[in-house]
Amino acid sequence: MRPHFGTRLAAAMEEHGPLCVGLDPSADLLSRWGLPDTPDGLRSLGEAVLEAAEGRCAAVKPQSAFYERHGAAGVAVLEEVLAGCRDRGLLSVLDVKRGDIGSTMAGYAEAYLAEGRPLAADSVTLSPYLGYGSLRPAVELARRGGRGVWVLGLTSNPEGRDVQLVGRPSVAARVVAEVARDNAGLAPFGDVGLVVGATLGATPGELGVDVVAAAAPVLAPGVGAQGAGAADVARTFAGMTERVLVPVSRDVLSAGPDAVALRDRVSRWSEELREALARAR
Ligand SMILES: O=c1ccn([C@@H]2O[C@H](COP(=O)(O)O)[C@@H](O)[C@H]2O)c(=O)[nH]1
Repeated sequence: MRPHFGTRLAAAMEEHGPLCVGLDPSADLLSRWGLPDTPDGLRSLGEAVLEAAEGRCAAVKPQSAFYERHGAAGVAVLEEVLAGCRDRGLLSVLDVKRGDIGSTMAGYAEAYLAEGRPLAADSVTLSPYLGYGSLRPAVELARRGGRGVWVLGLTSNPEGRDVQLVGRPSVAARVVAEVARDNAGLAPFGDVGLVVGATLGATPGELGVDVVAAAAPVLAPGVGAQGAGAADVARTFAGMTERVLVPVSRDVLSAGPDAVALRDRVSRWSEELREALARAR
């Protein structure tokens, strides 16, 4: 039986640092790499990125949208990417942001979190806007299999605040309180993570959202192309930096297709983030 996801993630970050390489093979990126915008193009890019990521970061986050563009053939490549992560000892964060009524959520949970399913990942992103309770089938299935979920809390895009910071306590604060209940008693942190952008310009606490108390690992997008840097991550998550996993996609991928340049970019972000977060402890 696998240990719970928080333990697995903590071990991966201890060994490889907080970087999570993002895999967002957009048409634009494939063209910059001189690759066709086809399933074969997705496959070549994915193999090169996994090669560069292996042993240099804790996790890889494929963005499902860019694979789904190609229908069944694109999704088949996504399955290969997830298998490649398993083979190379990289934790996978499948970014699909699923959320639905409980009965349908059970179907999504089986697709992404059940042992042996072609799209099974180590962890998956979920949207709580049908109510946090509707995510229960995914939280439970993930937990039984040593996998994790990442629930949208305070997203990195500026529009997110119009929904997430409404009310007192805010929508985000209520979601985080539910996550805290699910993570109670789990150490070093829980298996229900939170997505909190590195672009907030404030700590979550300053926005009235107590992420520290939720014992949740934090997936902190917004670094690189969206404008945040390692110092922003350290400032935003001061006091909980040991649980922050930082996905960087476009900025890493823009270093390719040259394999050495790609590896160097992964190593540079890895060191920069590791040092900045260690300083903020
Ligand atoms: O709040 C969120 C949640 C998810 N994302 C996703 O992360 C990557 C970011 O890509 P970059 O190139 O590193 O900006 C992308 O897949 C988003 O869908 C996010 O940006 N913000």
